[in-house]
Amino acid sequence: MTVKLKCLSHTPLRGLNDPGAAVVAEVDAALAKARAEVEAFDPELIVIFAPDHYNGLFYDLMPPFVIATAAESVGDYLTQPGPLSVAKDLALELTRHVLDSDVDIALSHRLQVDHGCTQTLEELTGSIDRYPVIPIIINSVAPPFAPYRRVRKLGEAVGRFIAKLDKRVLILGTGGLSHEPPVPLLADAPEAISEFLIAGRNPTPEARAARQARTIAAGKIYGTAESLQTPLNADWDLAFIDLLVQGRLDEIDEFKIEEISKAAGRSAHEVRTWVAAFAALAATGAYSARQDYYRAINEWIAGYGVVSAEQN
Ligand SMILES: O=C(O)/C=C/c1cccc(O)c1O
Ligand SMILES: [Fe+2]
Repeated sequence: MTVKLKCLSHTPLRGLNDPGAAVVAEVDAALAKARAEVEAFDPELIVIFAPDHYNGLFYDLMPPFVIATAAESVGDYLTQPGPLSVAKDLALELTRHVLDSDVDIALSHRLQVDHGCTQTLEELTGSIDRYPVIPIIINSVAPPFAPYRRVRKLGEAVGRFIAKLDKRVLILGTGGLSHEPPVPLLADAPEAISEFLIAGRNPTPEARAARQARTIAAGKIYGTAESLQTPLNADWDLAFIDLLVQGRLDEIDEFKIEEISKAAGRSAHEVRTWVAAFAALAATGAYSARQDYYRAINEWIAGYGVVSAEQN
């Protein structure tokens, strides 16, 4: 087994509400470098930890963690629609292994996934179906959340499974860092919104377009006095990246959900995918990690970071 890791932010506003050309070029360069490294590694399996944003998972049955044996991209924002190349049998084996490790996880034989999963696959591999993949969705957007220590345990269980495979495995985490897009909350939501959050699967093209327009409008004022959303927090982001790079994963067990929401925005919890990814890598042996890129980008509603790691 050889393992590499990449964790990066995603943003559906890429191409829809871009910052200045110099920043776009910087991010393009960071992504091109990451893509070249993935190409050279030529993974035989990708394990991707990703969030969902009320596209595949709703409060009619909201699981803390899900493994998919089959997954279809809904093609939200500018992402590619269609099926992912899910490694079905391995995904099922992994599910058994995680359950045997005392971590409860749901299983889906037909999961819809969104930009939270597919944008990173596209950016790092050129498409959503280039390599066999196991999608693992970690609820990071729809409270209440499982504690961070459970996310670390999930990652460790997945890592012990990967360690037994005779394969080149790329572990991905996607989302974060600090940010708060206008994703509604179920608590105190008006009837129409709560109906969407509970059972809003397969929205009409008009509903999807309206959602996209709302996100673009939020991006246009994000970080200004006009915006009601919690702003980006570069200090929080860089401290979190340092913690991962320095291998201080045990500190994550003390992370407090409400404190993170206040300091870094409600969607900062997408870093749960990074936590699981690093815990998985750490379970395969000692690692070295580096920060490849960071910038707080208001137009994209993203504390935007790229971090890489590999076994020593
Ligand atoms: O779910 C949506 O419609 C928007 C999600 C979003 C917006 C901005 C930054 C992100 O990382 C997002 O996931
Ligand atoms: Fe997201």
